[in-house]
Amino acid sequence: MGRKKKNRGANRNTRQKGDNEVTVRRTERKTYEEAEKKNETFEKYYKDQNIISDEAEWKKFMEVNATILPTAFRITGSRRHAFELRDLMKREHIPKLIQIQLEIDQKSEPIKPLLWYPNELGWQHSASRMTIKKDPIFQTFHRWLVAETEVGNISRQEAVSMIPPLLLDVKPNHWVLDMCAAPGSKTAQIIEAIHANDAQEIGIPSGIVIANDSDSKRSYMLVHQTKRLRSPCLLVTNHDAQHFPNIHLKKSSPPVQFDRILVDVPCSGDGTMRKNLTIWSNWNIGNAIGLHPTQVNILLRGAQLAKEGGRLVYSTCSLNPLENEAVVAEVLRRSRGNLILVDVNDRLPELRKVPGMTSWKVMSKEGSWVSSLDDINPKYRKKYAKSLWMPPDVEKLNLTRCIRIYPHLQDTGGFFIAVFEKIGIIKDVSVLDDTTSNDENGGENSITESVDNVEADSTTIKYECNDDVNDIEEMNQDDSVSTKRPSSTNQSIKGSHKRIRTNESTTTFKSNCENEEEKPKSKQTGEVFIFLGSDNEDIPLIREFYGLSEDFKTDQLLVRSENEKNKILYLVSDSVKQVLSATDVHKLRLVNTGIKIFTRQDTNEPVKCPFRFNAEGMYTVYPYLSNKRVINFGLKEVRILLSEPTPLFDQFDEKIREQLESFEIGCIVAYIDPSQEEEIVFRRTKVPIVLPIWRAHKSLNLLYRKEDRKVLELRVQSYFNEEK
Ligand SMILES: C[S@@+](CC[C@H](N)C(=O)[O-])C[C@H]1O[C@@H](n2cnc3c(N)ncnc32)[C@H](O)[C@@H]1O
Repeated sequence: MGRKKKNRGANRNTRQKGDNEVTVRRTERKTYEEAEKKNETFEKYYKDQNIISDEAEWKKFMEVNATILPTAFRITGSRRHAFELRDLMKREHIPKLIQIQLEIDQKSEPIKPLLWYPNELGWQHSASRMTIKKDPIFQTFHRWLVAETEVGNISRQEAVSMIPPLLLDVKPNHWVLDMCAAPGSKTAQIIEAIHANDAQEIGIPSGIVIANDSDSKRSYMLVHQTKRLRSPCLLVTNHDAQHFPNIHLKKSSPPVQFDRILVDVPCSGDGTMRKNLTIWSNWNIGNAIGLHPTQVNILLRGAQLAKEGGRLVYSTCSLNPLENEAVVAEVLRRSRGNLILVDVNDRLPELRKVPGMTSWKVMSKEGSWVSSLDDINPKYRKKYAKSLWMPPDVEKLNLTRCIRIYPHLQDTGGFFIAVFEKIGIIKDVSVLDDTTSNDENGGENSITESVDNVEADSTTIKYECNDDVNDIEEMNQDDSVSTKRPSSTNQSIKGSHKRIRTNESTTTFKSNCENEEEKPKSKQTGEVFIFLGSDNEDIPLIREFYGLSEDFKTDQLLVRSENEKNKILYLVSDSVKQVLSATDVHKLRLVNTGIKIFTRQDTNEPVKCPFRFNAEGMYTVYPYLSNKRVINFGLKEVRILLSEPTPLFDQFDEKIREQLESFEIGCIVAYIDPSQEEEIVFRRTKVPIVLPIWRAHKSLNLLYRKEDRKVLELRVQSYFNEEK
């Protein structure tokens, strides 16, 4: 959330182009409406590709493509009060917003739910920046949105980007790999699906989400984005997905195969033109041609890593058949019948889409249509994959099962999705015409380094993400468009191949973050992951003090620092522990895992147990606590807690005060069930609130960050508003 506006106002910008560094002068920042949105090559290319045959529809497509993208967001699904939040928004904000928007901004579409998104949890509005800035009702709504986003209750995400995780159909017991995950919008949705049953079931889901990205800076962004979801089932890694390593949980066991794999590849991103002006000015065919081999290789590696009967979803924010249908066709060919396209037409029935293309052409980088590789100057042939061209058996591949989404269909960005099921073992995808193999997996299930030995021109290829880092950061700013370069314009897929170090006797895993340059400043000390042993002396103390049930698995607690003994205890799920204990874990470049459950509190007061709860892990650990350190609060007490940093016991009613005094100094937990409030008659049941509090000598201290406090304040306030 830290990016400041001043960066975007800079009018000098240094751009890396091949080996030559050139300085380009940026024109004054223009709004999307003001900027010129024309690109003849783009228009000619897609017109000739016949992506839309009807003339009137083509016009509409071009027209909508040149308008600014609406803002979309999701109310996050797994959090227990998602429905409560949705209802509150519908009741308190939506009617006023619609009214105001109609009055001052008739051109824009009023805020509305995305019809195809389940349970009215996805929303979209196209109010202009002016409207949001000037109108007090919009400002209030925007502030609410930002506050809820900061604590992970709302996710800003492009509407089309919400589709792949829905079609991935993730269940709480699934092992899921998200191959190109940063900045993490779709990972967040997957995590929510893993936790979908949390409200009904006690315990940590048995599934796991491994979220990977080859760009180390972006993988830290991914950590930041997903942290808000507080899941012990998440493991973040940093690999080139083309060579994602095999993981053997035991020496003799076969490599882990995943139930679900998301392959949201780097792409040229011309589906993002409605928010990314650089696409209008820079569009060229070279990016798609250059990215195609990487896309094929990543999808193939995904296909190998999937379980038989498992599902893969391939997606791009590009309209280009060379990055879409051509990739799908090549991967189907190489999997030799062991991968099939799934017909998902009956899913999301309200979603307007068109079928995948069954015919396309290839344009050379020089701009002429070329019917085969033979038409390319032999000098440049190595830059073109054979698989760019339509295969002869294209009709048999069911490419119409792919999904294309065009901006004019429902006022979104452009997008492509293909859903696969793996129906047989994919032994060796390097067959047919490729020979080079990748040694990262010791030759096992090898894939080719590049498709058809094509040279990926990594200095010039650019890729885009529809949910880019800046996009998410802009949540806190305004809805202006991005004129930035893609944050990782070049395919930095080589990376440094540092490995984690494993110390088997103590289960210590050195993370890969030793490269000072690659690491954010705050993380410059090498991180380790050390599970607490059964003889750890702090555990019995914690169990006794809080009445922590034996069902809470303390062997899933770990520390991430060798120096500060048991300072912060993180919890991971059983499946994450299995992966961290795998025989070849040293091959994994770990970035992050675990949620904070206990922190050793520095205090001068005499305490029996210095370990306190963290807001991050509070809801996870709460079901395992006895009543020993739990106190029932009403909303009145919550208001006192929020009124100042350290309210005195005296500020509470006598009954509560007596209870507070009866606790020893240390952490306590306040349980609040708003539906039990006597003074307020709610129209709907409310979800309970659980708060970690430090009980000091004479006062209390709510152990919440500023952002969490703000949201709690809004929530409590909304209950009283509802009553009015
Ligand atoms: C389309 S974006 C992913 C967006 C992400 N799935 C989301 O929903 O937030 C593509 C990502 O792929 C990453 N990437 C590029 N080449 C890669 C590779 N060879 N292996 C893994 N990740 C790669 C980029 O760093 C970028 O973060």
